[in-house]
Amino acid sequence: MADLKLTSVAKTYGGTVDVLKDINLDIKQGELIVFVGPSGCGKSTLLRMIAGLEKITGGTLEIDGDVMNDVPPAQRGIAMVFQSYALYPHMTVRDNMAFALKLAKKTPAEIDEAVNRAAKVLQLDEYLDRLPKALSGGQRQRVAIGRSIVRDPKVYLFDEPLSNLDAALRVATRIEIAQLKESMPDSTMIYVTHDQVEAMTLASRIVVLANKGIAQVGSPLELYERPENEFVAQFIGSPAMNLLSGKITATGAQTTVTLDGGGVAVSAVPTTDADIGLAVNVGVRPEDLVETSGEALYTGKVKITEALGEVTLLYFEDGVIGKLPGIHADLRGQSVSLNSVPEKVQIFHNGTSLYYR
Ligand SMILES: Nc1ncnc2c1ncn2[C@@H]1O[C@H](COP(=O)(O)OP(=O)(O)OP(=O)(O)O)[C@@H](O)[C@H]1O
Repeated sequence: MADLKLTSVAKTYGGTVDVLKDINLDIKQGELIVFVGPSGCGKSTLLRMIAGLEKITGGTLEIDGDVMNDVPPAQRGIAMVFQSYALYPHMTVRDNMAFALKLAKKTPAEIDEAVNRAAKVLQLDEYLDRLPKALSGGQRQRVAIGRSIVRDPKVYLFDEPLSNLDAALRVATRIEIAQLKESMPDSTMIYVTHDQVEAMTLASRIVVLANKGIAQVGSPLELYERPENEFVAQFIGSPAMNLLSGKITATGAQTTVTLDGGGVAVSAVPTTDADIGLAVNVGVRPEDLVETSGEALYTGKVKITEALGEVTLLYFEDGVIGKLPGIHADLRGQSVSLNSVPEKVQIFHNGTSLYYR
């Protein structure tokens, strides 16, 4: 199993179109790294460059200290699982899983052992003699994963493996992937997804890609609780973090921001006297706002409510969103005041968190 190191990795298509620039990333053996980012930011391109399916046009990719830039895909010790399972329809599950090993001229005993081991990990034992058409989508995806496990690769790459599954199956297969990772603690995995829940629940670290580079790398909770910049603050979490503009009016261990909308926010992010008067955006997540009759960070009129059962989303006229526990459909059309505890209030200046100065 393997460590990966990307140093100043770049991708330019046709010599002119920059897709990725200066990507620096150290991935340790046993990590499950998730790439997220807006559509078209280069997640799949980066994964495909690691796999060797796309040429690296700048920088270096090392696996266990060996530069891999010009090593063909088959010799990188990598297995890739795609969103379309691409199983051979005329072959049984067993033969699908054995195919690469037969090509690699493994003995029948070795093949049997590897296929049986993978089938056990993926709970596919009872399906080994079926054709793919007699399997559910989730089972097919497990066979696709099984095909990579039998090869015992150094690194597993997953390109949105669950995106073709319906909602319930996605949840079930996501949990299976988490269990699979637990059963193979030394394997290194890189996973591309659009799905926030997959990213938050599976990742040991998330890499947020944006504007051709890395916006932040960190554990799911680091990204959620301490986003380095407004982009990550709004990209991680749903609905997105609210941003309210204002000026710093008191500094110290806690910081007071007088907001342009009239409210006052107190943040646990420390500042100094030099910050008095600084124009900032205060960031607070919808779920961290609570109703108050006292000092408020925000007061506004509720335009729409969405009662989801365990929570109600409040959409205010000026775009602010609140998420209150319980059912509050009666707040529609009402003026509501909201506040938050200082620990949950972020402060950004020119898009960057003051916490990381
Ligand atoms: N062969 C190519 N020539 C030129 N540009 C390309 C080529 N392949 C991809 N691109 C561009 O590279 C960018 C990154 O594409 P990529 O598929 O890696 O994004 P992504 O983040 O995986 O997107 P999505 O989330 O929509 O799947 C896109 O803007 C895309 O248009």
